[in-house]
Amino acid sequence: MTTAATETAHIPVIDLSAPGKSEQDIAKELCEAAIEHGFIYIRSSGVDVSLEAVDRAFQLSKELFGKTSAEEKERCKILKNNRGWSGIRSETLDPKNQKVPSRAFNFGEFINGKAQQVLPDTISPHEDEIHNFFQSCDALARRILYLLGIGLEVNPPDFFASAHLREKGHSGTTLRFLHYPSLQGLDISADDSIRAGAHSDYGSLTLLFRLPKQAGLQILPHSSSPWLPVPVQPHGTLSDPSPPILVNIGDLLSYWTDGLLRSTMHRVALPYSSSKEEKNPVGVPEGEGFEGDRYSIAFFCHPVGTARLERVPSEVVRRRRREVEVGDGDGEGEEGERRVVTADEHLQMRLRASYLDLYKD
Ligand SMILES: O=C(O)CCC(=O)C(=O)O
Ligand SMILES: [Fe+2]
Repeated sequence: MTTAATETAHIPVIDLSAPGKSEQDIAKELCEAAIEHGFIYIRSSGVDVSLEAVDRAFQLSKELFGKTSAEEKERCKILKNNRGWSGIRSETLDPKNQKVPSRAFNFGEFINGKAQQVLPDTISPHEDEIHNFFQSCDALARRILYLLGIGLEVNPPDFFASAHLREKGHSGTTLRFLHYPSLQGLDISADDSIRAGAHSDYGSLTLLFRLPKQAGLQILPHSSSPWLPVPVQPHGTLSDPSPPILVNIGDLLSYWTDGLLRSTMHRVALPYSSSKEEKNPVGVPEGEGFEGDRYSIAFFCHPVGTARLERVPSEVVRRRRREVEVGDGDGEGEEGERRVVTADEHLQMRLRASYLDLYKD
């Protein structure tokens, strides 16, 4: 008897340095993927973020989670500025009943190469390397933002990228090391299957780095579809020197574009049915599993805090809004009012909802 292959998310793989392809072509491909899926694999060529830098970041993450003492963790615990140690998405988990707590460490923006937070002794000697990694992630995110501006025919095309220029002021941009400890020896049931609860990301773009064979990430492509696993190394990338960087659209790009760019729900879960309404367990991509500790690194890119989240001046977005309005008949109109918030106001709303404990007084 043959078993059916696991169904996985159909996310396009895009090479930003593909020979023979124009910037325009690449921009269109990126936009189509961002509209349809909200997730895009960026082939790892080492041009934007060097492969050595990614390896090194994972090594530092392993040091951090493996060797930091309880006192150090307390000294660096997460504050209202969203920097430091925390549980992952603890708002959607039940910390008392959670057998496998997942952990994260958030680095906020650096100033003149210096972290603006207390770093544990395990990694403070490596501040320079972490800062350089942060900078290359930021540069790649801005390159993608610029291409999305071209693909959406935004006027000017650097509308998104320039809202992220660091010289314009501080932002909520965060580099996050994540650790999901090994499940070995634990009696795990379907009730413990969620390792990071379902959410969409709050920034504009997220870059996610994962390690080969480490399963867990799932997306909900549409509200009526089942959860689907997102392979670390999708078809056609197995012989690449490193897994592709997974990029996803966050809430701010979705808001800026009236929902045209999709901020897709995702979570990290074990392959069990996690709730009564989910009848079919989500599969595991071929070659991946849940042995050992799982590590991932997320770079959440945010615009400067003062950036106003008004509708982007884009022909593509305007055309699409007209189509929806004609279809619905009850749209709010071309120039319909909507309250403009700043990136900072939006971030504060989301942080309050995420870290209830920090904001309880
Ligand atoms: O660990 C992962 O694969 C994803 C984590 C994530 O989605 C997040 O921290 O926002
Ligand atoms: Fe996320």
